[in-house]
Amino acid sequence: MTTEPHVEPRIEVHPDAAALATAVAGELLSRLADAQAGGTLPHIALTGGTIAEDIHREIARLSPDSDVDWSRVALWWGDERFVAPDSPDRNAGQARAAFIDAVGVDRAHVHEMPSTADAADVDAGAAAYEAELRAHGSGEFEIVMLGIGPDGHIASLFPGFPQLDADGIAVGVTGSPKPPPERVSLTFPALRRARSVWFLVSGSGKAQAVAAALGGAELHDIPAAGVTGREETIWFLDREAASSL
Ligand SMILES: O=C1O[C@H](COP(=O)(O)O)[C@@H](O)[C@H](O)[C@H]1O
Repeated sequence: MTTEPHVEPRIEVHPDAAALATAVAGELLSRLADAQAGGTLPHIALTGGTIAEDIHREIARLSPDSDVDWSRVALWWGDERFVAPDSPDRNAGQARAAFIDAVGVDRAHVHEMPSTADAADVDAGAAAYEAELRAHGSGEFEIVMLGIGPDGHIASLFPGFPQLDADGIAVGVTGSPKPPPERVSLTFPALRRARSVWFLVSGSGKAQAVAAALGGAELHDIPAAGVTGREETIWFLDREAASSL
């Protein structure tokens, strides 16, 4: 019998969303610089969502004072909306506008999930992303960042949906309860391969989901309860998101 290592999560509570965004951006820049100093080209997975956008802007602001060489960072996504490439709903488009274009990441290292221009449907999009990840070591991410929804969803893994039991690397989603309905998501097994998993949560609307996830909810009810990093799991919260703990 194999025993999974149990990684006790660390919880960091910041006064508000702005402080949370500054703290996460600073921590990310320092982790990336450390990994590069150790000879690694770090692969990280980004998330979409409101707090992620604040964090991305803080990365752009703080980056010039960091030692990160952005030509040696690889960017992936935990999930993406399956829409046109220039749709404002694209998580990748938001990240490009907020920091990727500003800091100058090497385009060859920006691994966006397929859009409707790249794949016939969500399943083909998921298969293509899975192949891309396999070509780069199957996604042994240094850090996976995850926003969470008020319903406890992470990436595009929604409560009660069949994708929660998928065992590949990426999976297509249709009928998402949160628009847009068609998406591509990494699976639980893929997310759990990360060395570090960072949950990024702001606002009172997420407080119940945070408390349930940390309180040991079942992952089919609260998907955020289903992911830990191999070496580390950190919940970056603001005071409102932590208010039900
Ligand atoms: O749809 C999504 O929602 C979550 C959370 O977004 P938020 O706006 O409530 O912060 C996000 O993590 C995920 O990447 C995204 O596709």
